[in-house]
Amino acid sequence: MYRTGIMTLSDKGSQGQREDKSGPLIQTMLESVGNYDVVKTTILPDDVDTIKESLIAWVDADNLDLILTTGGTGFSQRDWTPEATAAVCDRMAPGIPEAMRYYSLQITPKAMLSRATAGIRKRTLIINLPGSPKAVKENLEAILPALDHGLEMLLSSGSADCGEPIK
Ligand SMILES: Nc1ncnc2c1ncn2[C@@H]1O[C@H](COP(=O)(O)OP(=O)(O)OP(=O)(O)O)[C@@H](O)[C@H]1O
Ligand SMILES: Nc1nc2c(c(=O)[nH]1)N[C@H]1C(S)=C(S)[C@@H](COP(=O)(O)O)O[C@H]1N2
Repeated sequence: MYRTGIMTLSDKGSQGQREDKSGPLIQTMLESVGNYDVVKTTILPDDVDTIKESLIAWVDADNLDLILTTGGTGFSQRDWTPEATAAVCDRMAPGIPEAMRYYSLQITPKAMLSRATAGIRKRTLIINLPGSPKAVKENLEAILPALDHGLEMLLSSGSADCGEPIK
């Protein structure tokens, strides 16, 4: 089971002005796959320092395997999730957002407006998803088929076998 955290980044959500539907949707989708154990969830405002501090704590103190963020990837003045993520990562994983946008652009041209990124801090994979529940579903759907193999590589001491067929 991959120890997973879900971080919702939304000014309205953090102030109780809107029900967070995206965080719970991520949890439901992951739990339906079976090998993800959601051990941490939070709703935070779109504040870059708060996001950085929380990501660092979930990696360095809580040793999560996977962190999924939702929200704050667009162009508005308060959208800084990708910058906070890149600032705390040791290595970036550009193929993950490339796959999300490739898949999503076949659904809506607005997919190009997500600046979502992904990267690795220590032994934790951090992935940004956009904010709306629709975007969460479509972006997560795009990456789930390869996600467990990525985590297997990240967490194994040797090399994971890339020849296994994707489930
Ligand atoms: N966590 C969420 N739960 C439910 N709906 C959301 C969530 N995040 C975004 N949405 C939906 O997607 C739309 C666009 O998201 P966006 O991130 O631009 O939200 P916002 O309301 O402008 O700002 P913020 O969520 O940061 O306060 C929102 O108007 C809302 O309908
Ligand atoms: N698959 C998919 N990706 C999507 C969308 C969507 O509806 N479906 N919405 C886009 C829109 S409208 C925006 S503004 C960006 C950024 O969203 P965020 O600011 O809520 O993170 O994600 C984009 N990615």
